[in-house]
Amino acid sequence: MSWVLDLHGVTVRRGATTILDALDWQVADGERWIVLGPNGAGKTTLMQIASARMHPTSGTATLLGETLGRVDVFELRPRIGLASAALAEQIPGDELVRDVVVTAAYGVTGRWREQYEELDTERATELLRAFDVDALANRTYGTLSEGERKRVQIARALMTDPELLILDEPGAGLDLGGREELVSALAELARDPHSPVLLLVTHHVEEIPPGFTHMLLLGPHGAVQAAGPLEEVLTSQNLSAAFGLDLLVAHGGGRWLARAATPAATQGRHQERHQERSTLPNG
Ligand SMILES: Nc1ncnc2c1ncn2[C@@H]1O[C@H](COP(=O)(O)OP(=O)(O)OP(=O)(O)O)[C@@H](O)[C@H]1O
Repeated sequence: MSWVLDLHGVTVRRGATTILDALDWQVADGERWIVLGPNGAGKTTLMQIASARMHPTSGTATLLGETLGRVDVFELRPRIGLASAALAEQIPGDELVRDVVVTAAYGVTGRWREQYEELDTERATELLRAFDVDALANRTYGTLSEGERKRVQIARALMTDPELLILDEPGAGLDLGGREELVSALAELARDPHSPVLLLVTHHVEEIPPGFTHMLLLGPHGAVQAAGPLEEVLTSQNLSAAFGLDLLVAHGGGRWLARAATPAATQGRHQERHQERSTLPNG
């Protein structure tokens, strides 16, 4: 089988810290993956590798048939759409929304060329419409709400018609209405058979859009807790192990919920934090 993503023994070390530890992961065409795990589990680091922005310290990462270290990443990157907080920070606030999307075709932020191909402009308009932000095309990016910005960022990431689309925490900072609008836009994307393979990073099971098929659940230090079909992986037992907390998972109407099994379940976590603080020099 030819994989869209094929990682073997992927390890990332920074100094004495192991961020990802011998991670194996395969993603096939047509799949829609959720990547979930606690703070610091290594999700963003893993997405940096999956989007050809970082090489592993050891192990092999093959993306769209090309192995990192043996390919010109500048040729590979346009085939992979990425929306992340780090990329969003590079978008100038005074850029027109239409230009934020269309400039992705040229791998730049900030309008640098006066004449864009008409086809590119048409595609940008179509994408803005698909994410219900076409009415904002002539506004500057800096004037948009967080929810509107997130949808513009996803439209931008789709501009090059990528084979793989990576969304690193698109729900962060959204209110309930913004989150639900995003979930519904992503559910539509997931349902469309012409959509690229999707990887969606989140901390919250409530943000999993209907139509997502698989989950990679990371525990501390980038260890894989479980990986596979969503309904097999997202169990109370697996989620509790990944977060070190006694959690209950519920599923209904295509959506997911999680909460502490009992009020006492979080006590161990409070105690751990208290101990950490009291061992600090001024704790
Ligand atoms: N360049 C670096 N040098 C040292 N440590 C790093 C470096 N980059 C990341 N880390 C550490 O690696 C760990 C994983 O970071 P990463 O951002 O990938 O996690 P994450 O799962 O995306 O976290 P979050 O959910 O909080 O966004 C963190 O503990 C972070 O501090």
